[in-house]
Amino acid sequence: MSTQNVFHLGINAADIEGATLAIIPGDPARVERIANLMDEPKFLASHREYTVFLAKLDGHSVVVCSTGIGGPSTSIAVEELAQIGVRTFLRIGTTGAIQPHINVGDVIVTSGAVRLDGASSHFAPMEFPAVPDFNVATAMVAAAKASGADVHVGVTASSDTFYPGQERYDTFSGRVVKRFQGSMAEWQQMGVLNFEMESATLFTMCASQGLKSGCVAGVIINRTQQEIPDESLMKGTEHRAISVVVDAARRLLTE
Ligand SMILES: O=P(O)(O)O[C@H]1O[C@H](CO)[C@@H](O)[C@H]1O
Ligand SMILES: O=c1cc[nH]c(=O)[nH]1
Repeated sequence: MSTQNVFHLGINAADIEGATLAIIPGDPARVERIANLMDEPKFLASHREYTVFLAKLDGHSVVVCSTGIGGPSTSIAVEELAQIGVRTFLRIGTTGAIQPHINVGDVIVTSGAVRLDGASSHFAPMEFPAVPDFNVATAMVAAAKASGADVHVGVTASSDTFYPGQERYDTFSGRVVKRFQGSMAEWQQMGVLNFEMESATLFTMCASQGLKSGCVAGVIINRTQQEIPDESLMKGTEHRAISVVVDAARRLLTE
């Protein structure tokens, strides 16, 4: 078992005690909260946007590692975790819904991602689909339904940028490059459920390299109604999505 640390995460194969599954939130502050829902949570390392804990779930080791925001940093976390033995990656994020029937507090499981990122094309050409592993997505849907949340399963637009790529005009310049003007309406017409920023890279790099991944997210805003989320609703939503991803991990480890 190698004790040589990987480049960025500051951990090695021995540290993760045989874990083959990782839960990967974007936000480093979410890592400890996730680990605390499992047994024996243990801090491993914190460098840049990457905070890493190890915990046990029904006796299985599980890594919890933040990815930071966006595809490039996500690709580093996933690559380095794969180097030390992780094969299944469960992303838990927050998200902005773009369909009017989706409410703040609902849970979205992504069945495919629109590749509005750059990093995914470093792993596979644009013709390659950004799709989750079927079993991972199924476990996430089952866990989300069991939580009592309203669950939506569908396509997510996964953008490199939070502002222009998600067609936000409440910015410093108020300007959105032509490519994205009207894009939100188009995604809505195509039935796309939501915006987030990592699933396109995660799914493409995993599906094209024999790794498994999925993405579940708590809805913190509905873009058809507002642009700034309500802080108090955000906390409850994040907690629900965290419980769902831990339950999905349990289902996958014990199936
Ligand atoms: O809450 P996380 O997991 O960071 O996910 C979402 O929140 C960030 C943007 O605010 C992006 O990372 C987006 O994908
Ligand atoms: O609107 C949103 C909310 C969370 N995360 C995103 O990427 N977009």
